[in-house]
Amino acid sequence: MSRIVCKFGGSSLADAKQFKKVQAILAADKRRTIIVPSAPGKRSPDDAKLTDLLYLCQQSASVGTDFSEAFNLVRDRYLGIEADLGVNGQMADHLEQLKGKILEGVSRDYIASRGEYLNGLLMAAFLDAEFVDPHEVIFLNPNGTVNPESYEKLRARLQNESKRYVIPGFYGCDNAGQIKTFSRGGSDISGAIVARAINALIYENWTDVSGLLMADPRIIADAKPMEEATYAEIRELSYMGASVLHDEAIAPVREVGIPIAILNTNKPEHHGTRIVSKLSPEIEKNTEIAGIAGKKNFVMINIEKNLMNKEIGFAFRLFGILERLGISFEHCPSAIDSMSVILESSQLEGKTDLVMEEIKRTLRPDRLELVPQIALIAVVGEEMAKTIGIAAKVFEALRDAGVNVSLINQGASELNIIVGVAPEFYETALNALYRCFVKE
Ligand SMILES: Nc1ncnc2c1ncn2[C@@H]1O[C@H](COP(=O)(O)OP(=O)(O)O)[C@@H](O)[C@H]1O
Ligand SMILES: N[C@@H](CC(=O)OP(=O)(O)O)C(=O)O
Repeated sequence: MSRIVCKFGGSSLADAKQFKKVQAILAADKRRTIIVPSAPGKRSPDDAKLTDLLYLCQQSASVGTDFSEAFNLVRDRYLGIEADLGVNGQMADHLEQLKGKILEGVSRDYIASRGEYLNGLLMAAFLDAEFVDPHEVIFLNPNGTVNPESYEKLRARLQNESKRYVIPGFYGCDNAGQIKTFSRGGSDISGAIVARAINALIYENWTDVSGLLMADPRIIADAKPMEEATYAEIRELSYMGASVLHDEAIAPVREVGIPIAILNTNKPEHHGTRIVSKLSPEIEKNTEIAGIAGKKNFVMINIEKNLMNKEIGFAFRLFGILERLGISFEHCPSAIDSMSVILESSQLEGKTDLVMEEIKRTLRPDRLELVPQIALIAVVGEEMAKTIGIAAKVFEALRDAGVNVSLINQGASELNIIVGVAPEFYETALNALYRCFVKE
């Protein structure tokens, strides 16, 4: 029997009512035998995610402040779910141990991983499934990528096709045998790794929206759903801010052609979005693009120097500075005598002065400027490369909306056009772009 791997996000597991929806989803298709849960998420927009509370506990403890308020919220949530489900997951004991570990000062990754670990134990008890600890079967390289040995280990551990397994998301084991988490939203990656390991029929990613929408629904309330999209399109969109699926969750399944389905736990009958390598010709599309996504948290460093074009090795030295300081950048548009580097704000945390000083010292620019916040918006679609006039439409729409464009970038793949705008124009620009490509 071909098996289906189901990852359930925090929004799908926020309380016992949500666990029961999961149980019904699994019962509806017997091939759904491998479950990858996240930690409980928000029950309402102003609620807290368990992972955030755990980070808070760890951080407070590390500076010697009281973390009992946050810890009580963690405890209440797990004990509440356990009681409401009527299962015995021995949560009280596990929580006592967790408190001890926080006081002991164990690693940040270890504490954060307990969100998924405890939820996995509860889920396994509720579904009468076998619990598999990712610490024993998912190995992560120092740069956070998966060590391919994990696939063998997982295959062997999950080999019984008639069994139901629960394997928590978000973490694995590093080279030193310690718990290591992925970046935020990383349970999506765990699900993809497990799907790849067992050569799943499909990787189902269950969340709180009926598939990917053509734009962030928090900004475009009536954004249209995407019935089908390619791995490449979704990787671009998720990297640029469509937070439903982690961008690193694409590669493991893409390499072996396992389709991903984004589905809604609260509306399981909806077909959601199917992510594949090639779009099916029979699905009618009434727009040239797949979707639009963006983020506000970028900074831009502008460097100007007369005759920069004659200075061999200028870019090499600039990138050398970034490499030495362990900084990765997103884009690097250039002109004859100027060059800009766009980075995620977090990359510069605590390093801004150092980077600027190093650039001044090593490259001796005529002018050096730091733009502290810039928003990037990507218009994405495989069809764009074949269609004339996409760029014209983008810039006309932004002009008509009165948005000044500070940066333009288009990769050789022509899969996207990226524009940079001042953060105060972000929502207006996203709206204008969406409305110009998607008609009612
Ligand atoms: N293009 C998009 N399509 C759908 N949802 C999006 C998009 N961009 C951002 N989102 C947001 O992503 C949320 C789902 O992702 P996430 O909170 O990580 O879910 P989960 O808890 O299931 O992992 C949605 O509720 C929605 O607000
Ligand atoms: N709980 C982790 C991992 C995760 O993927 O969660 P979610 O599926 O709720 O996005 C986080 O909040 O980052």
